[in-house]
Amino acid sequence: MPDPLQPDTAQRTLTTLCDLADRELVVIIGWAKHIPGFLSLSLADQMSVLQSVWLEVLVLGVAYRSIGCEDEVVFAEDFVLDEEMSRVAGLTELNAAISQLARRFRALNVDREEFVMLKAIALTNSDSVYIEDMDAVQKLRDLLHQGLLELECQRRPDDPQRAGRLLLTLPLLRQTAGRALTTFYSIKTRGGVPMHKLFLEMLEAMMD
Ligand SMILES: CC(=O)c1ccc(Oc2ccc(O)c(C(C)(C)C)c2)cc1
Repeated sequence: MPDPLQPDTAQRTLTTLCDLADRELVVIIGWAKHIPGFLSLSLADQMSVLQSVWLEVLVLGVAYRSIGCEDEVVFAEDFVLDEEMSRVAGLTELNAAISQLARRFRALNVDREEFVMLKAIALTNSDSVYIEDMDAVQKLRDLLHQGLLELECQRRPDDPQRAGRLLLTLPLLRQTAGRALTTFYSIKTRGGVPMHKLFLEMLEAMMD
């Protein structure tokens, strides 16, 4: 929750959001280790993968949480930004992009199992030039892709195109993460919003 001692300003909103993003970053690093095969990658490749797609994984989570809200972005259950709050915080474009992704998920009626599979696939869908063993990452991606196909085959045998339709949301996910990166970088350049060390390191890694 925002710091009640700070005046209700754009800076307080952005400071709260930066704290949240930093905490989410710690969570997804821990979560990635539970994906079957991720720890089999070299430590260097684990870092390269995470440094290149962490923003997509965060965006996917916020878009999924926002599925039930027409024009609001659910950053957390107790921190929802409507259009006015987004405007005040200078996040109109970013939140409009996240809402567009949420609409795609709503139209597909994406459920929790599909969301988790998509998140794992997004994590392994890295195109980082720093990955040393791309075959190993590709094998992990193929394994998770097969997992999604089997999930849909068991649950929706009458809809053979569903897995493909879910995967076709990944280009919009990458585009939205790029929009987030631009937003973060302009806020960082403007200054005045405290950012945590890990968040800054991961932000810098994406700019490499
Ligand atoms: C550095 C900075 O200026 C910044 C501004 C807004 C912000 O809000 C967010 C909070 C959680 C979160 O998951 C996301 C994304 C979904 C966009 C990753 C954004 C985070 C950082």
